[in-house]
Amino acid sequence: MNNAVEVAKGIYWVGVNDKETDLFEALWPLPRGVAYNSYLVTGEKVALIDTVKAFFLTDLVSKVKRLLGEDKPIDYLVVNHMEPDHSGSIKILKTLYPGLKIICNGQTVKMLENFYSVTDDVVQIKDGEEIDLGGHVLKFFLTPMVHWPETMMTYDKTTKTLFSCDAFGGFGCLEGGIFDDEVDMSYYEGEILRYFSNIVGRYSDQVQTAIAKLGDVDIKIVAPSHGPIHRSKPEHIIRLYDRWSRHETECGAVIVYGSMYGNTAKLANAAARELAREEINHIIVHDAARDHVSFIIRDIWRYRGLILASCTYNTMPFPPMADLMAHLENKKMKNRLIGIMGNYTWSPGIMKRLKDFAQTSGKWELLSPEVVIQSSPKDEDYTKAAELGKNMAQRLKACQ
Ligand SMILES: Cc1cc2nc3c(=O)[nH]c(=O)nc-3n(C[C@H](O)[C@H](O)[C@H](O)COP(=O)(O)O)c2cc1C
Repeated sequence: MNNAVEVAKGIYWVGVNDKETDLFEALWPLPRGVAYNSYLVTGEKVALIDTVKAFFLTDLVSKVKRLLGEDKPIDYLVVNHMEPDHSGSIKILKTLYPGLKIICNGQTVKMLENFYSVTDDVVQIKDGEEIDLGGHVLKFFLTPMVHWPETMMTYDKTTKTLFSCDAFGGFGCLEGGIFDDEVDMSYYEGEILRYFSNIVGRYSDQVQTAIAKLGDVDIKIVAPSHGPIHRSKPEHIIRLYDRWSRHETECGAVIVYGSMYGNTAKLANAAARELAREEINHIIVHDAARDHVSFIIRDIWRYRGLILASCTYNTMPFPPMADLMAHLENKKMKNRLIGIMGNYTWSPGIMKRLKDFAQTSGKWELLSPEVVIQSSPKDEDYTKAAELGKNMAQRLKACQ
């Protein structure tokens, strides 16, 4: 999109779409790109809320100039977050607009210096402080660790728009539609959960603190720094975030297998079949070697049940499975049911590693039986895998 889009009276989306980056944070695949949402708040003074990745600054500035005219300056830059996908253009922007004042909190000041050697015209605000632009009043809410220590949100009291930074945002470019009522939200909600679970979810306690802090704020529009702007149902995305960060789950199961020659996969499929026979309708089976870990983590965050089935590789779980387990250990997920299945040929240590993971990774409940096979599943192994599936199904039905 070439032009700014009005979000509310006097507020404009001047963000950009990035289809050049394949991996967000050099980790997370972007099948439909990602948007960096900047917003221009035009009162008597003009404030820009966050910038974009440096490569895309020209795109942002041309939108601003088309809107304001060639010569009218931006007075303030509000820095909600210092991750370079939002802060990357600060240094160049400052040379384009020499009078630009940078509004940020105490945690941000040192980061501005460390990342960009920017120390001039930095205005430090406190939690709850306001700035009157003339026609718009911006209020700042410090929300540390949603997703970095300096992260904050900015609220326009006049239009009741919350610039929520990374919270409530997700992957996917904004192509044509930029509002929740203009796009296919079933796609974007999946990508918002993938963003949350992989990037923000570890800090769920801090998300809860932020949501509580915003409890009395009248929010008409949620304008995140990635993904669609929520104007038709702002309360819906806040409620979803609240549920996800409380570790509330849906009654379904994710089964992940790591299998080189298909034997361990057969066990996984036996458990999946039994879950279906027991009328669990939400079952997702992932091949850890082929499905990207970010999609697997997203689904695990969503559903209550998880079964890990791994073959042994050089005495350890299959590498993509070990990678998934390392990610999960970092996420601090709670309130899940877990089942484990292992396959070895000569060294039986895999079950100990899977069990250690199940018992220490979070507040997860380990279901029986633990299924261990040697090389290929026999009839009694299929029976045990089905038994695990059945036990999980019964526990899932109990939580419905
Ligand atoms: C490169 C490689 C390393 C392996 N390392 C071990 C091992 O350390 N211990 C073991 O018991 N089995 C090991 N195995 C054997 C596999 O665990 C065995 O083939 C198993 O049946 C594979 O299950 P799958 O058919 O699901 O791939 C290894 C196999 C391969 C190919």
